[in-house]
Amino acid sequence: MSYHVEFNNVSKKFKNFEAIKEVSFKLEHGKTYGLIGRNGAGKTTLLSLLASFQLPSSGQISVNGEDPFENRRIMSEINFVYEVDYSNEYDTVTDYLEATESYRPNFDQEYANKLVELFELPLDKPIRDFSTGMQSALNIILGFASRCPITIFDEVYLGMDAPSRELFYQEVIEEQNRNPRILILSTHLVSEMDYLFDHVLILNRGEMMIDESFDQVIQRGASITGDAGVVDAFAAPFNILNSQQLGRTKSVMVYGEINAEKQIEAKRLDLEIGPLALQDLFIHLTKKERSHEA
Ligand SMILES: Nc1ncnc2c1ncn2[C@@H]1O[C@H](COP(=O)(O)OP(=O)(O)OP(=O)(O)O)[C@@H](O)[C@H]1O
Repeated sequence: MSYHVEFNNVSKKFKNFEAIKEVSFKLEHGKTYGLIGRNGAGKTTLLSLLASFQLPSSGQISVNGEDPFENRRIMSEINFVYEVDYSNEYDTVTDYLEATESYRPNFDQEYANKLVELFELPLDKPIRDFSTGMQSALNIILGFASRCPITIFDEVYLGMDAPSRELFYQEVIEEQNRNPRILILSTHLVSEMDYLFDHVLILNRGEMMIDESFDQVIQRGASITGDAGVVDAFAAPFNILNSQQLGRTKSVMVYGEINAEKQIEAKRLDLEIGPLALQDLFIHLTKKERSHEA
């Protein structure tokens, strides 16, 4: 069954502090969403509202047209995967996966076992004795194998080393092909993960700053590469986000549209125009907001 989600003017207040401010957006079946925001932007709060861990202060959340809060059927279809404290978990992986199967209706035990092998988790150790990265891998296995139509990974990959994160990214692509669902990846590892996103949500100080497809987002600017002097002159009218130079070759990341006329000029000047890096846009947009307030 395919799921869709709608947030309509959702706010969340903690005493006098408004962590989420009148946020509206939609999530569609089969898409992988990158939820990006600086520390404290409100990512976990937003996701916990979707997972019905808490109620919004105002606004409406709907999952397939229904309010998910205390709705057992819908809640069993949403899997909010976050860093779990396993310090009292004496079970082994095998026992733990069996227990999970009993309350997740779509749980695929065979797939879970394959992932346990892929991430090389020990079968005989109690989970409390796992390393941080091994516990993160277990969370990821539970997230994938539960096959919930709405799966949320909230920064669960931070404890994993680079080769394990790479396995995770591969699995995101393969599993979205095999069993498409709404998949939300909340992350700070923007440059490493951006290729996984179909759609980008940038949350800044509780407000939804960007809600666009990945392709739309990276059209907001460009990278310009070529001879340093020529690049400097060409990029001068633009807002420069980042620049790198190696010998005479310079590459700058600019914010703003390179129109058809500029594209022709770039070609004539032997400059290479490429897509914007999402990470540079993220840093730029969230920084700019701060300088406005200063
Ligand atoms: N239960 C709570 N009571 C009071 N303030 C809270 C509560 N939960 C979250 N906040 C505040 O809401 C803001 C957003 O927190 P949240 O954890 O959602 O941010 P985040 O984007 O997930 O951050 P990070 O990337 O650092 O994990 C923070 O200022 C935080 O202190």
